[in-house]
Amino acid sequence: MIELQGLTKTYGDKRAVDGITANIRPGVVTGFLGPNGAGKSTTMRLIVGLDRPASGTALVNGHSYVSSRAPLAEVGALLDAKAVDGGRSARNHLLALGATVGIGARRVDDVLASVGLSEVANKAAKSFSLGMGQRLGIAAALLADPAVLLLDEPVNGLDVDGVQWIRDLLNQLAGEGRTVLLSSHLMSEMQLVADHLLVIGQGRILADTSIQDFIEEASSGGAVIVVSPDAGTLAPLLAGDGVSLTTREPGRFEVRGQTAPAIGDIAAGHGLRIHELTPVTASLESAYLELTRDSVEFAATVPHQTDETDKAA
Ligand SMILES: Nc1ncnc2c1ncn2[C@@H]1O[C@H](COP(=O)(O)OP(=O)(O)OP(=O)(O)O)[C@@H](O)[C@H]1O
Repeated sequence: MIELQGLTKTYGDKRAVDGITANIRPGVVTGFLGPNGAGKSTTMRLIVGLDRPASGTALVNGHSYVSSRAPLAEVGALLDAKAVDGGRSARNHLLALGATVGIGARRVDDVLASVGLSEVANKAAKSFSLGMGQRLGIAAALLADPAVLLLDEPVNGLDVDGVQWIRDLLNQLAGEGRTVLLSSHLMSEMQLVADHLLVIGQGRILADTSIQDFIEEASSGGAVIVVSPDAGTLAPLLAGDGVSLTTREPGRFEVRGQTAPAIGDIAAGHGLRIHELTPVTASLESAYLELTRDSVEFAATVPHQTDETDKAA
């Protein structure tokens, strides 16, 4: 369990983390989302004591992590996969880490095998691709079998197999009762792997909810697709205050402002046939974009295309 209470970190005038209060529970994968610069990495650094908060607390298993007697066994963290002595082999890197807590060669070799790096175990880390470096970082996080895992962008650079592997691994680790907090900008991955979401924007919590509730909430008030051979009769019956109808093609239209059950009841009440009645569910990505729209600090715009007239001017 990770407990954040009024956690705040300032850099000069900037409040990178601004009064975050949340519990990150064991047994589930918690996805940590937010736009660039929202404060995710800073929060993770505060949790493991790499930064000091201006105010508030971050407790890991009931105490401050810096006071931990067995830090590697308590929290496995992947915060920067490049934070490795590039001249060292993967195996020596893990052996050196393990030596600080009495972990020997057998466990190191097991962990290397579990992340798929056995064959390159004796190669220098600087020769590793981005994905191999991520795997080594994950191996380091798992080395002492910690109860809490903090993974900052673990999927970054992994190939399709690697993504599938980490998805299964995280589910397994959470299933074993561990606390798993991971950040990622890949919404499709997050939707598949996370059970719970913590969304922040400009250092503040925007949502702390199950992924299911997050998507359902974003979908409510959404559209319902109706396919009916009796569309011409049904559509006028659905019209009313706050209801909008958009015809997509003959016999197929979209309704906003009426729920699928209400549309079904109206059709049944008039003996009209319905071939399809589908509420349009928001994706995690669309729900996230909607929530964070006002918190995006570094918004880019697509430059408008120069047409011939502009060029001539
Ligand atoms: N060491 C530092 N010195 C000054 N400002 C910092 C420092 N570290 C982070 N910041 C600022 O704090 C804010 C939060 O940064 P942080 O890296 O935590 O965001 P993030 O959510 O992890 O972003 P990203 O998704 O881009 O990795 C940003 O405005 C950043 O510029």
